[in-house]
Amino acid sequence: MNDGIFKEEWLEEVRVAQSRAYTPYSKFNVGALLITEDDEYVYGANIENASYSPTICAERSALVSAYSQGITKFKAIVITTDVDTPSSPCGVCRQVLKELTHDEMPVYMTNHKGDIVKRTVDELLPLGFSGKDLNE
Ligand SMILES: O=c1ccn([C@H]2C[C@H](O)[C@@H](CO)O2)c(=O)[nH]1
Ligand SMILES: [Zn+2]
Repeated sequence: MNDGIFKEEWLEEVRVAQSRAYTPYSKFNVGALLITEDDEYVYGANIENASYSPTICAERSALVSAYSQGITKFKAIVITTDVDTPSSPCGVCRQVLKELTHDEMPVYMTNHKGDIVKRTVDELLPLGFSGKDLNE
């Protein structure tokens, strides 16, 4: 990926995030790496629960972790799984990405072969609902 933004080392770091997944039920390990405006890394992994619905996705884990540390400005997010086709964030995570990042932020979806699919937050959630709609 040569878009002037993506850094190859992010592929290694997102695997560090993925290694922290807690997935006794699905065994589907997802890693998310948030890159802050200062080029710091915030790691997220999916954390499951025996009651299933409390499960939190990797993307939201990373965002909630960042905000909890007072970090709210991001350059990009990188996501990885173990399947061949780079998987994209679920609908809930897209909504949370819209709320907590910005529409033009790149989302890099990767796999273990090094394939990368890039979309912006807005491309993943076109015509998305946001706080702006509440004030109309
Ligand atoms: O965008 C997504 C979609 C799914 N998962 C997790 C939730 C669950 O633990 C497992 C299977 O859905 O993958 C994520 O982390 N991110
Ligand atoms: Zn999700």
